[in-house]
Amino acid sequence: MDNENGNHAPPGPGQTAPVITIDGPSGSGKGTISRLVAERMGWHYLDSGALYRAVGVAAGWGDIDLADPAALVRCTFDTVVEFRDDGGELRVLVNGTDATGELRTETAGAAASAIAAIPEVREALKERQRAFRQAPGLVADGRDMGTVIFPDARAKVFLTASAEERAGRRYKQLSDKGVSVNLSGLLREILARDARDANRAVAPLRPAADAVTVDTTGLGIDEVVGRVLAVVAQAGLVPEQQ
Ligand SMILES: Nc1ncnc2c1ncn2[C@@H]1O[C@H](COP(=O)(O)OP(=O)(O)OP(=O)(O)O)[C@@H](O)[C@H]1O
Ligand SMILES: Nc1ccn([C@H]2C[C@H](O)[C@@H](COP(=O)(O)O)O2)c(=O)n1
Repeated sequence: MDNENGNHAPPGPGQTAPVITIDGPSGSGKGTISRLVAERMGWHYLDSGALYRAVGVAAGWGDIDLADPAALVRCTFDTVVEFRDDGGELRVLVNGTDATGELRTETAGAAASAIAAIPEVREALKERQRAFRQAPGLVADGRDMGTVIFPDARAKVFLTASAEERAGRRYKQLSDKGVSVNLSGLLREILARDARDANRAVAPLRPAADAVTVDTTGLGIDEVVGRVLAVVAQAGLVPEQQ
């Protein structure tokens, strides 16, 4: 199978299991929507951003300079990431330590975004991501799921929303957790992350040529799930729970 980077990947175990990819910028709702779609399908779920965030967190723990690509590549190979289902809640262990909360911080997101621009880091994480492709199927969320990691996915969605709406969602998410935040600061962070993710040389954030773009500005979560499930149905995939 040739992907958009021109690499030739031989078929591996589980590679025939169907995949739905949900890519998009920060705060577009990829994680929320992917989890709900995976639940409806009765399929596995991959939060690919968590892998990049885990490397960012491990680099922080090891005092590794984000401007030292060689050390970051070594850190990527050395970092063990485990996903655990804790009564329906996904927990992420980094080198054996539960880092679920730390992974969701803006510091971890910004570190992940910087690290994700290093081609060798992306290469090192490729097979780890593809290993999630198991029967009965996989819903994968990220930036390059439809373009690079699973170019043969059965259904591809690109979720988007205005930067202002995404900043507003993040504001609410953090305020609900009791974190004191500033809306204009969040908007600046979102715009900076969009620019870094979309302008990097390798696997930039962009819709796959065969992706359906869903603009979620002004849409509620249930409405977005409905639209994504319509794309999934159009691809001939049937949810487990109707
Ligand atoms: N359509 C929607 N309407 C309102 N709020 C939404 C919608 N989709 C997601 N949210 C909320 O927005 C916040 C961010 O969503 P989520 O974490 O799923 O985004 P994301 O794209 O995965 O972000 P990131 O890439 O930074 O991890 C969450 O609090 C979520 O509940
Ligand atoms: N497939 C992916 C997933 C994530 N990244 C990078 C870029 C993001 O800014 C950062 C954090 O991701 P998030 O948890 O916000 O989805 O990780 C990427 O380059 N490719």
